[in-house]
Amino acid sequence: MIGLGSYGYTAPASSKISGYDVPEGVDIRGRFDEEFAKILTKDALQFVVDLQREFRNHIKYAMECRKEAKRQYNEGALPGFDPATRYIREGQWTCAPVPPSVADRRVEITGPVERKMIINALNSGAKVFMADFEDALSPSWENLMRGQVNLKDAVNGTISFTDNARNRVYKLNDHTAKLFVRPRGWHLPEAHILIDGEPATGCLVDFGLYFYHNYATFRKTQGEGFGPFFYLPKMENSREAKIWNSVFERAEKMASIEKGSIRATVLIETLPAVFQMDEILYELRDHSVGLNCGRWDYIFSYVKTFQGHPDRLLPDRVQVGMTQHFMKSYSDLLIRTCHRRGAHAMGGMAAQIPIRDDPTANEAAFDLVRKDKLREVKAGHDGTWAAHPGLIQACMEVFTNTMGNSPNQIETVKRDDASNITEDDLLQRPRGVRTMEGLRLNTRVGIQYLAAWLTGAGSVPLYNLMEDAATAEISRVQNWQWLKYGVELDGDALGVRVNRELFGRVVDEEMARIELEVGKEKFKKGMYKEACKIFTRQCTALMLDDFLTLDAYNHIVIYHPKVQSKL
Ligand SMILES: CC(=O)SCCNC(=O)CCNC(=O)[C@H](O)C(C)(C)COP(=O)(O)OP(=O)(O)OC[C@H]1O[C@@H](n2cnc3c(N)ncnc32)[C@H](O)[C@@H]1OP(=O)(O)O
Ligand SMILES: O=CC(=O)O
Ligand SMILES: [Mg+2]
Repeated sequence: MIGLGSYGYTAPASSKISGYDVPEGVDIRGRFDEEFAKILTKDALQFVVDLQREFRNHIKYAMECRKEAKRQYNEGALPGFDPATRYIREGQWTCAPVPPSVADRRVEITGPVERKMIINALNSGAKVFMADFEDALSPSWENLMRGQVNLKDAVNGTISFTDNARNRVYKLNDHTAKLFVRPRGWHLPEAHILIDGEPATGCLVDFGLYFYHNYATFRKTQGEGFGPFFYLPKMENSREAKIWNSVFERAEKMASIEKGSIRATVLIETLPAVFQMDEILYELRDHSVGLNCGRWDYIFSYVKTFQGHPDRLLPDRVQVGMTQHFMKSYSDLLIRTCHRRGAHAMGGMAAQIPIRDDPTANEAAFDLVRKDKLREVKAGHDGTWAAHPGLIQACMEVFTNTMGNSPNQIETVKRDDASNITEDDLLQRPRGVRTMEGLRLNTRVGIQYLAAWLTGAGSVPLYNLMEDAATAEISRVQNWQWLKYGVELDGDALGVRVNRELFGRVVDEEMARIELEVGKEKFKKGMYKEACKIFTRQCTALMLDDFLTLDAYNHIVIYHPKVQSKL
């Protein structure tokens, strides 16, 4: 095995040397596995190749536009509504009607595409399961390919899992949640699949392989003639939604299914995208099934967008909740926009998870989740997210108490009062204090999350909260921001400023604390030191890295030799 190498390689015409039977121009550098070969069939790969060739220049252009927007924000510009698309915002149009099979989405569970979790999630009693190749998954070759195998078995209804240690067999119930799949964001490459000498676009691999193998069965067994269903992450502009729309049309054509069969919910989880919600729905209007408040990435994006604005520093991460004015405005405007266009307005994820060994803390966590869900349903959201099967019933009760038997609130809660939400409302500075404990917690959480991610776990419980790539990003960029601008910490009235020396001390002390908490053995065997190095570099970098996982990805790419040694 070798680590990430140079991409300057041209694949031979139709070749079998990697073990996989690949179309022309494709080189697979990931490990060969008989199970993976059933996913990486020549036809399925050809579909991915066709998508890549047709859309790569559009994707490159969209990523260049992100860079240009960043340059402008860094020079002091603020994101805002685009005057050029006023006609879309003011026009009278609606999205295609909601497919009956997913009219009621009041509680959705999310989780990585891991075998046991897929079964547990589908059996959880939630209306929808969002199977995640994104925030909740560390995108190693093994995780991605096993994820595809697992999803295919899930759609076929044959998925099972045996836990030998607990002598337990997992199978699907008769009634299961409807499946949505979230591919990676546009920015992430798939380094194990080279197409015409370049890494494939991660999300086209996730989408293309899943769609190819599952569309027919899914439409029969789950979608009542519609589907498959998707969640689309981290977009910044409607031009990116337009690419997805074209990808869907291309897929529908390949499958000879009706235009508008594929449906997707777009996460509004970047600050620039909140000013593009109508435009995003408009681009996807034949394929849309709503928008979702991806609150954690949204907070991350607030810091990232304002990386050049020292007057917009975030308070401690725990204080940036949905009741902050800018967050409430975002949720209210999202509901108003979706309902005006006849689409679902989905809520987001409360980070609390059940706490098994402390009933009082557990009750407090459930109270926070209930409060968050009550706020969402009263505001007009049509559904919400839960991170753990243990939370489904509580979330369901809160939504049902308000919504009764209606499948959603699209027609009943229009929120026209939110039509006067302004750019200032959406950008208002969050309030709160910045403390030494905030800096310490960010550091402790960021390093432990990254250590887990490097060993294949993309979502983990830390200090009784769910942590994933989006929440870890907040820890990283907040530390970076505080260091960059040398913020004065509140709390002790000593005027302590965050600088490299202080941060270095915090890192050393928090690493010692992590070692104490996880134990010497686990600490030694784990990837804590590597994680610390990556996290520290990113927090102290002169220029903010766009994504934590882009740099970290280089550490999980494993190329396998093409030909087995004969020695
Ligand atoms: C910002 C965002 O993007 S949010 C969306 C992305 N993030 C996520 O999806 C996070 C989803 N949640 C999780 O990954 C998990 O709940 C974690 C990692 C936070 C905690 O998981 P665990 O430590 O396994 O929790 P715990 O030990 O309490 O699990 C109890 C059981 O519930 C299962 N479980 C926990 N969470 C989930 C889930 N989301 N889906 C399905 N099953 C789950 C466990 O597998 C376990 O099953 P078992 O009893 O059959 O062995
Ligand atoms: O993907 C969801 C988020 O909150 O980020
Ligand atoms: Mg997210």
